[in-house]
Amino acid sequence: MSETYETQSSCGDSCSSCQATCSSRKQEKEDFREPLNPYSKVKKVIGIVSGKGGVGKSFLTSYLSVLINREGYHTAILDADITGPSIPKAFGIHEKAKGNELGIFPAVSKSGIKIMSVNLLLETEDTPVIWRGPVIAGTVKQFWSDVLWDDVDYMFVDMPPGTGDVPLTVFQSLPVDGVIIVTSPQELVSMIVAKAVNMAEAMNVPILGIVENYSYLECGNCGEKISVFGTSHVEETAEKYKLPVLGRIPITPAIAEAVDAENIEGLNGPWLTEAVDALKSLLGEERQEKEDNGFCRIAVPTDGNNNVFAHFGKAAEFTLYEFQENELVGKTILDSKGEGHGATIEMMKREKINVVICGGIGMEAMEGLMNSGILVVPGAAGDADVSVAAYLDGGLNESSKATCGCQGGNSEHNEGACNCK
Ligand SMILES: Nc1ncnc2c1ncn2[C@@H]1O[C@H](COP(=O)(O)OP(=O)(O)OP(=O)(O)O)[C@@H](O)[C@H]1O
Repeated sequence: MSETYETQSSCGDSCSSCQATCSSRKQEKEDFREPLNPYSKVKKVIGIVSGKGGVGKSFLTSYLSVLINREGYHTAILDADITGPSIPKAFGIHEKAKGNELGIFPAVSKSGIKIMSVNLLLETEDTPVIWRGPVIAGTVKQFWSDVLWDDVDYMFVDMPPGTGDVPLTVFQSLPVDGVIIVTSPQELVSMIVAKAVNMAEAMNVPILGIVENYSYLECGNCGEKISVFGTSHVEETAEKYKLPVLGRIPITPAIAEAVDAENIEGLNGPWLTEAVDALKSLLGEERQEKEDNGFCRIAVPTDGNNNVFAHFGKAAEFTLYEFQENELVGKTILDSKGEGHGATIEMMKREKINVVICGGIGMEAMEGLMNSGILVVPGAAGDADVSVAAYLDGGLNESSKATCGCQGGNSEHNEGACNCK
């Protein structure tokens, strides 16, 4: 793909066929973007950048992903900080990436965040990456093109630090929808933010705002805020570039502890609400549009052969049907691992399911789903496609009867609360 832009044009639109190099020629601006893997769909790509290293960019990338994932969006992290990959460890991921002839599978965190990092490809995590710029940039491009990301609402890219050749190539290779600049409260901040702003502007990428990390230290006894790195200049800097401040993160042991314990998904801090709102608004309109267009997601526990599996909480897979205005627009398999109804309900919430059509289901699971706003239609059996079609035709109703054939009172259906006949 290529885009044209004009420099002092005076000869109309005839440059595409003309070979002359006159000064009024419309120039071809090269597009260096890599194609996304054909089996992937990524809606928004958010770059987390810093004018210099050591400001907690990787932490911000990880934690923002956790917060957006908690909002129910499909979230992924592309760790483009190839020489300092610290994202997998914060999530407790130590496995090696696997793949097939279609591409490489990302690792999946406990809460469902998809992650690709060079650490998943190295023989050991302490192997140093001593590659030159072009190899590093090539690796990032492969993370975009060769990884089977599947369906992602927000992909966060932990950009290489600084404003040199490597971050520049990464910017050129990926369709970045917006960047968040992370900084710390030193005197230098204005100059460092200026570099990041200039780079984003040169790349024509919108800047969503600035987050200040290591903003202050809060005294555990009296609550006083101590400015460890001197007075913050973030407000003035933000004002200068007409950017919003999207959060100020204190120095707190809770962060270091969560990262060291490889449990960033367990961290709870109130520091980034503005950043989350700014990110949500990027997809807000699209999501609203979908709801207005009668978008509906139906999940059915299946047995691997497209038949309804009899026990909701024990199903190893669910078939997800996506409808728009009663038209089937997608059918995929969700891996639920049969880990019990608690984990399955969490998955249904994460996948934003509107209706569950199933065979047998316990009362507790039924209540859990209904309390999450998910309609439950038990009593289905046989071919899943037929059950879904019957439901849409009004032939399968919300019912208290189910036909899983179990006798009730087993471990899945607590104390006889089972709805099964
Ligand atoms: N606000 C904070 N309070 C306490 N610890 C923090 C804070 N921010 C980051 N840390 C910790 O500092 C360490 C380094 O953070 P991180 O890996 O994000 O940044 P970095 O490698 O120094 O910088 P960059 O990613 O910009 O190169 C991590 O262990 C992280 O948990």
